[in-house]
Amino acid sequence: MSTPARNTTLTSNTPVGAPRLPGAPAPLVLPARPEPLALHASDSALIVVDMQNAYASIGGYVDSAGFDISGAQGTIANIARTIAAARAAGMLVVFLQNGWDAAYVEAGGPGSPNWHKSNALKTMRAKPELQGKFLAKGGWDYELIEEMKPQPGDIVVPKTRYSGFFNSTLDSTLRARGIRHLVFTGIATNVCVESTLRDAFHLEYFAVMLEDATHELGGPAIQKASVYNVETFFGWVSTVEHFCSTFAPASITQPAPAEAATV
Ligand SMILES: NC(=O)N/C=C\C(=O)O
Repeated sequence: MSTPARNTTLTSNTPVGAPRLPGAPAPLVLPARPEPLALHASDSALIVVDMQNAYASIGGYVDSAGFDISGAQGTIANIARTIAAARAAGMLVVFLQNGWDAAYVEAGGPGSPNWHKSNALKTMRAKPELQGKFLAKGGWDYELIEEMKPQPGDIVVPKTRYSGFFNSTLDSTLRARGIRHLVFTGIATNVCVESTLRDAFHLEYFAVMLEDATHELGGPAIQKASVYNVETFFGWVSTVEHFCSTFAPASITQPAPAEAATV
């Protein structure tokens, strides 16, 4: 698939972002496409979408349902680096956690499109021996992965559908803290990340996705399409390197050294 054309006449180098109160300190400028973003750590939140065993671990739901998650490891390392930078900068870190009660009442029955479209529910119906295993609160699949354990000051927002804003406390949690800019990471780029980011746009947040801190379900062409959608219609696109160098000292956010080779 060729890369969709970018309309360069619609881009600019002038930073954009939420309006600031008179006298507010100058914001930091995050390099991004199609424009740089002007923001403060204090009016921004890092949103970590669904970094659960279901989406990022071998043996979890998406792996069991036949999706390729071989690229997830690099994404995990990049998100961990981003989280460290956000915490060092005093930026709120919000973990979204997708799933339902153990009896799957929150998943909806046959009257809900979710019952028909959720590949977790479909896989469990097709393989009854897996019933109860995927995305059920209290189970391993639902848990955030080891590398993404919340720390004091972070917030965890449970959700039951792809968008983190649907039927959740996310919007009120952010508004109560004066948050106007959202930095998106997580899995999957084209499903829960993009769904939440689209809703963020409609709720008047300035949303930026760190493209190398997200991972798609469906292959590289899908990642490209989602990045194009965000950059062109719903928000901005940046990278982990830009985020870390904008918000945190290098010593905190250097990539982990490669493991010593075993000989
Ligand atoms: N977290 C996600 O993007 N989820 C995608 C699919 C699903 O939950 O079935």
